[in-house]
Amino acid sequence: MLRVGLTGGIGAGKSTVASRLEEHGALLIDADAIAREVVEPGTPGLAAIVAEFGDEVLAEDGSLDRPAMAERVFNDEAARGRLNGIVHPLVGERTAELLSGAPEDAIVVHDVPLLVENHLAPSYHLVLIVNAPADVRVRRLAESRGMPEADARARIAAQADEQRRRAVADVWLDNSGSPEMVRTEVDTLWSERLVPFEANVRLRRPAPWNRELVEHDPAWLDAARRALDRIRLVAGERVTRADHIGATAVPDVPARDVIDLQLAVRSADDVDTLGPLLADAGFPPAMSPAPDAVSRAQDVVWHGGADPGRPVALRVLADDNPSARRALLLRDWLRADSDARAEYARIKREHAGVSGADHPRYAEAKQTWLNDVTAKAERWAAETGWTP
Ligand SMILES: CC(C)(COP(=O)(O)OP(=O)(O)OC[C@H]1O[C@@H](n2cnc3c(N)ncnc32)[C@H](O)[C@@H]1O)[C@@H](O)C(=O)NCCC(=O)NCCS
Ligand SMILES: Nc1ncnc2c1ncn2[C@@H]1O[C@H](COP(=O)(O)OP(=O)(O)OP(=O)(O)O)[C@@H](O)[C@H]1O
Repeated sequence: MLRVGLTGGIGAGKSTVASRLEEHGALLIDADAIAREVVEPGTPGLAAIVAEFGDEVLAEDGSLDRPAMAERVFNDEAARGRLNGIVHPLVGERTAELLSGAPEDAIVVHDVPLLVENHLAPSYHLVLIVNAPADVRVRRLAESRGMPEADARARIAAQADEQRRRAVADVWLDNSGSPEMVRTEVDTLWSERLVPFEANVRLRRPAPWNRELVEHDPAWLDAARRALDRIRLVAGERVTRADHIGATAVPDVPARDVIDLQLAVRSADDVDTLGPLLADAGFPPAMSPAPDAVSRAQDVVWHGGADPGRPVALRVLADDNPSARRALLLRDWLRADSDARAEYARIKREHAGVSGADHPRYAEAKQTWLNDVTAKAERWAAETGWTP
């Protein structure tokens, strides 16, 4: 099962995107719909709300008076917290029930308005954000639902801002244009990314690694952070540390578009136990990515990434493996020393130009250089008091 988290601010176009994904065959779980279901007349949810807020939040027919409740909570953070405290756990339980009944090969799209606010991003294989500027959203909500501008703005103020959404977005869908435009983007996302991603997770096979050397992309740091958040969630208390390592972690240096990650855990047993859990989270077992010394290091287990849109190479090892410290030392020394970075970049370009970045000769040249500079990096560590 592939779990896709779909979110965006009020009126951004989540329902528009969700219904297109459903047309393609996704199984939709709609948090707003569940939030209504768990407070229907006769439910313990509605009883809890009445106990907390009093009878005045009930309509004449005994159902929740939603406009009255909205008036109450969207201008009062404490009251909103109390309502969320009642409704969100009930929504969570019902969601877990629906997820457990989903077929093994389902692509589940979970439409959750408060995904960012409730820190849920790392629990999905992929987070999809739909966005449109606030003024556009306010206008659309007024036109389509007759929502007064002040009400729309109060809800926008109660939600995460664009920067927080960007930080967790694996895919950012701009819905400031026509509905047709965003639907076309969804079509491509479905066929080129979600369908193969689901198959890779189910069959426990990594997406292919890219071969060519490309210039440093600052987006690598964000992609690494998102992957590490997922890995930490899976590893739980077994994790000693989880890091972005390798060439993509160093500015100015060209690299293959594959994010190198390192997960250090308490013991060799933990490395084995984590294998299937990492695979379920979208990091299936993989071959060592290149025939170099780092890849060949003793007692390292390799995983890849199942997402065709984001190749990764994840090494999992016990925290007392000397190779863990070395990867961090080389990364931090290169980050600190611009001359060393320039030299490293030159070696990589020269050899990739001759043999291609997937050629053993390239890996060997790169590795020889890294071996040669280890003594320098160690001196730097001693002088600066560096510790991993
Ligand atoms: C306050 C309530 C009764 C207002 O009902 P109403 O029918 O007007 O709105 P509806 O539930 O359809 O929500 C519409 C949109 O409002 C926004 N919104 C709703 N609740 C919240 C909240 N607690 N915080 C921020 N935004 C919210 C979301 O963008 C949502 O998509 C209702 O929204 C509610 O019970 N909210 C608390 C539960 C919740 O957080 N639901 C959101 C997803 S779990
Ligand atoms: N690209 C677009 N151009 C014009 N109108 C749009 C576009 N996308 C969505 N809309 C309209 O804007 C309104 C809000 O869109 P939609 O319901 O998909 O947003 P939402 O994020 O699901 O909203 P909510 O947060 O309330 O659940 C709807 O009436 C929809 O038809």
